[in-house]
Amino acid sequence: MATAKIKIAARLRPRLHGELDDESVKVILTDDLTGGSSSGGGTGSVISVTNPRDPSQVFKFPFTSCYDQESTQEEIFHNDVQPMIDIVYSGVTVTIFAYGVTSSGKTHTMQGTKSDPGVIPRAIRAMFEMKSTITTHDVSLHVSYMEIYKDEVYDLLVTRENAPKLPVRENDAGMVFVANLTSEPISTVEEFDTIYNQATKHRSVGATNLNRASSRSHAVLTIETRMFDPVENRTLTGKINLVDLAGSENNKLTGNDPSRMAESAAINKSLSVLGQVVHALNQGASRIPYRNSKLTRILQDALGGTSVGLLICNLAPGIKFRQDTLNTLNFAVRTKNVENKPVIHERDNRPAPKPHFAAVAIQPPAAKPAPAIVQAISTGGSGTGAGIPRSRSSLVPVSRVPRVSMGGGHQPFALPSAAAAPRKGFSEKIKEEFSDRSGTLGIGLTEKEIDERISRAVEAEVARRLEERERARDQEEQERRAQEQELESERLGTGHGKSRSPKKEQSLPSGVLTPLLKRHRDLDDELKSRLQELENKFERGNKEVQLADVLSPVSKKKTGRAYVALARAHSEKYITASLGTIKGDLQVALDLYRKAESYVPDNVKLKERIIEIEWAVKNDKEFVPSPKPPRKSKKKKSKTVAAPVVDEDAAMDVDDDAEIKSTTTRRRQKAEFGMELTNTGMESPTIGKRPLDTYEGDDETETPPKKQKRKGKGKAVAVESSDDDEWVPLAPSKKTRRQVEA
Ligand SMILES: Nc1ncnc2c1ncn2[C@@H]1O[C@H](COP(=O)(O)OP(=O)(O)OP(=O)(O)O)[C@@H](O)[C@H]1O
Repeated sequence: MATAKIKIAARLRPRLHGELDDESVKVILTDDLTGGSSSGGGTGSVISVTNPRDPSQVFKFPFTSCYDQESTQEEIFHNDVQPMIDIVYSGVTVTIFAYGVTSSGKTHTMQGTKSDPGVIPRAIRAMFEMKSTITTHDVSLHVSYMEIYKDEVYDLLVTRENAPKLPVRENDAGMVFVANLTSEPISTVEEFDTIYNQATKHRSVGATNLNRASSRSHAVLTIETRMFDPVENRTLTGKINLVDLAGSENNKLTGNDPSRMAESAAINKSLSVLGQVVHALNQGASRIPYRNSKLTRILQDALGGTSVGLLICNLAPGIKFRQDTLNTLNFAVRTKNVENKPVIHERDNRPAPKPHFAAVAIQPPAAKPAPAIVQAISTGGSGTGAGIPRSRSSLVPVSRVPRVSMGGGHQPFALPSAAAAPRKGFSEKIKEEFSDRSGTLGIGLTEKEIDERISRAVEAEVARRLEERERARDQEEQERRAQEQELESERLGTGHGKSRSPKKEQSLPSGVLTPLLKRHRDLDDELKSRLQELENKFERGNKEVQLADVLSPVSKKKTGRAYVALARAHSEKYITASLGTIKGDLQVALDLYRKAESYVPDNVKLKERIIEIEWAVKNDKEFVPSPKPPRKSKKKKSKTVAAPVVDEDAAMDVDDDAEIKSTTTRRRQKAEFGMELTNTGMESPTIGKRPLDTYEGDDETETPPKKQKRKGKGKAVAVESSDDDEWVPLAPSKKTRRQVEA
């Protein structure tokens, strides 16, 4: 964002009656330096101060605007204040403050007298003059006036008795304001004069040894211009704050009584904080102590904020004030390095369009930077220094025709006839600043480029949302299908063999494993993750066969076993009592068996099972799993733990003979994956690892394999696996073996 430094003007007042003028403070004008004829306010002029301790030493303070004792109110106004009025009408806030030791001429400069009006009355007149030239906008002026007395804010537009202390607040945009401050509309200069003269009487003034009418408070007069454009339905709001600060006081000189001393302490404290704020800004400090006084809080926008600033340093002549003069000048030197970031305050009164998601990120800020101001402030008056006339021209090309600045389709003010002249209006300059040679809009982009960016952003956002919706739809579809499966299973379980949908897919329904996995808490982690992985693989395209091709034999067996476990669960009408609502689904079971088959394609028993279930599904028959074997007592179980297993599914999970390790028992060698003849529904009781397909709570009294082993006191040799990583199958029963052989 463009920045604008606070402009400094220094004014040395004339010697007052009875004052000794030892010429220790002097204004060296440019014409004196160059041999010209300027007598004040010239660019490159210098304030020189003789060192009080060493008269041979002279300190020089160069400022762009220096006014000597002969300077007039008109010169100051014309050179430094008038350009600010132009800026105000461009929708920017301007703050002009008079600073200096007590009796240095601040009030004289700002307020002046009836016969010699100062900045305030002149500024008001200029503003009304400018207002009268504007025909395309409805312009209204409002005045507010406050004082900060002993660090409290009072409204000067209400009588003192009715003036409560006003709170200083901050709005959402971070702008500080005084709550409940009166803002009076003014339509003529006379109206303003009446209000202002009345309000000035409310201001706290007291007599001191140095000033018969010394300001005991800081006064802030604000004139706000509201420019409504009926065509564009926009309002441009400019503001000028005219601040007459109370003067720093040396109580030895002022001879203050205790009551004055309290005022003086408050004045000095607030001015001290002002100095700290300026110092902090110069140092680039992370924390600026604005909040340490009401004065700095209220001037926050003028100090490192968004307004354009002019500091008028008032200096008193004579050795008596030399130290104060040096302090003032040092403050001025620090202040001139403070950078503000002026913005144009423009409000669009049209009803806000529904914000578009893609436009949010590229919405322009509410307040727009005013780059031309920077140029105006930084280049204004900083000429070569040669032959600078005493009455310089305005920093900003003075145009009585304000124009609403900014590109982006804003209608400028219409050019009124004569006043326009060939000069460019200030707002025109702003527009130029915003538009560089390539016709860009200040942010380095042409309108076309901005449009393109918007289009791209919209397209990307639409694509993203479509994708999101697509994903959500898929998810819903999966859930719906899973639910359907469940319902269908339920229906089949109770529906007496009603026909299945002929469209039933042959593949495993997407997402079907997920709920199972959630419920089968007894599956070991490895298998769970394997199933999850398979689930994911399935989602990606049902590539089990290919996957099986790349798996190691052991992995194949494990994966096959996992599928068989789940398939068996679904082949039952109700999976287990403990699982409550889970119903078996024959179609799902069939799909799972087929998956298993892709990992153990040579397993005969598995093939048989698939054929059986296919038949049941095809003929709408219920698949009757083998009944569970009668529960055995613990004692008996421990003895028979290695007994032939009648759980054909467990047997079906058994590895092929060829894959059985040579060290396993004969029974194991004879066991065969898929070796089943009947569906007993009984879990494999003696698997070395916890059976995959054993559902928790099915038989709470059943002893887990390891316990069985312990209880069997080493008798359960047959169930021991020589390889923990490999699931060791049980041997089929004699009956099973016979049938297989048959
Ligand atoms: N440029 C000037 N020309 C003539 N008289 C001036 C000028 N500046 C100041 N004075 C006079 O000097 C006296 C003190 O000025 P003023 O009250 O403006 O000082 P101040 O800085 O406002 O003091 P304080 O801080 O105490 O309010 C007044 O009598 C005023 O008329």
